[in-house]
Amino acid sequence: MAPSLEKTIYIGPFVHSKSLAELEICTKGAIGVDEKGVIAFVERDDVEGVSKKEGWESAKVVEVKDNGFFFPGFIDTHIHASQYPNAGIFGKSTLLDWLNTYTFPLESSLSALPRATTVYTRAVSRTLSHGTTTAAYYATVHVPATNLLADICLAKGQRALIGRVCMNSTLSPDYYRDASVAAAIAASRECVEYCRRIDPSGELVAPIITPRFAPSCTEECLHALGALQKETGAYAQTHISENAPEIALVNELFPTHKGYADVYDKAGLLNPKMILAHAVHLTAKEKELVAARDAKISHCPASNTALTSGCAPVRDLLDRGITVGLGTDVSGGFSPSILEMARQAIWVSRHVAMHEGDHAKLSVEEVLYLATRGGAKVVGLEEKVGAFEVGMEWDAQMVALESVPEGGERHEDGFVEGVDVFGWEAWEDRVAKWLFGGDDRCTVAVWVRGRLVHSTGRYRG
Ligand SMILES: Nc1nc2[nH]cnc2c(=O)[nH]1
Ligand SMILES: [Zn+2]
Repeated sequence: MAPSLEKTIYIGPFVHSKSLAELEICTKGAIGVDEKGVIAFVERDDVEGVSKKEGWESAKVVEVKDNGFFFPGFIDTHIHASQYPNAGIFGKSTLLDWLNTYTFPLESSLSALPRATTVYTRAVSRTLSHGTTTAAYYATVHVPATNLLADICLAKGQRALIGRVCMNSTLSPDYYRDASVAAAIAASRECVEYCRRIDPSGELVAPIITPRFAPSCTEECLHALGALQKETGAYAQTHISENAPEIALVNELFPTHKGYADVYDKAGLLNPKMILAHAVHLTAKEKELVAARDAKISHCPASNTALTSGCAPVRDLLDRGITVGLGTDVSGGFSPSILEMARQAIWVSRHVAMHEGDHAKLSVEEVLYLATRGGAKVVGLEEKVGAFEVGMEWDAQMVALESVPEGGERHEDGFVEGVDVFGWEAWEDRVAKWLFGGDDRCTVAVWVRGRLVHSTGRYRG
């Protein structure tokens, strides 16, 4: 049950995606959000008269100032909350040595609940402060710590898919591995049941079945996880085709399969509720299979660059009708910000374009779509979040940009957001300046289902 909120009218400019290619920029809007956090009306003309027209005269009013606008909350479709302490620590490693050197030791240490509490509290607070209202999380193999992540998301009010990581293969280190298929399934089932117990409606927190990736799991384990997904109706997430040595390893480990995607397909895991991270090097046939199964892809540009995994062919994936969202992939990725990922997605697309032509380039509008509506489709929430439409829930962020008045003086109270607005920019240019120059200092307030879940000193609600 959502807590009962005050009816609120959010007044000011708002920006959201209408489609992959098109943003709506409404420079004078009023969005009414009811006691359940659901958008009751979106007014684009008569902002002054809206409360009377709607019979909402006693509603609370929240106004955007400082050249700001309301924007839908970001969706992070792939993030390892357990790896947050390592964000920025990767040296010159690539995937397989990075896992052994940096990642498994850290994840294994989260068996200690005090440590897990510190890490997960910080990870959730930090992503909220960057405007992430929904996240598909990987935790670790540990059941109590994974359940703790679910508790923290629920308490802080972030929408989250909570994944207990499965890894039973002997390629996983002996200090950090599921003891058997039966143990992996029993532990995963415990986490599914726990999430469903603490949030029976699944409105905020839901479980996600999480085979780490094919090299970490035996075929039997993957099949059992496919069956568990079917039985529970839960989402699933894993990694696919991230770098060349990993793909070679999968071909070696699963020689009778027709490639990486086929390993998941044969296990019953390639389906519309599967989120595949990376998909950098899928073959044409694999892309066809992913499209045919309607599995979703999380594009993680910062991670793919940091670990020198490759440049994901996002335009090609989109042209094939595959649903794509953005993922930070902390700590393969160094940043918990989806705004940063949107920027990085643009850079990666330009590197692809340098080899394959301009068609590969992603636009500002397109990456902001991937960050919101695209991500919502990836996690199955496209009817509820990702845009401002009547009937959707108020998962939103208030963005403030600094206004520099004539004479070039800053605000007297030291407002120091990274984006200078001179006043003559067209609105689409302001949005582009936010995308390329903005950061969490611009995110002054964040709501999930109408509940204020983060705010800074700039917010006067
Ligand atoms: N980026 C990334 N790829 C993986 N493949 C298997 N595990 C991981 C992980 O933790 N991060
Ligand atoms: Zn990952």
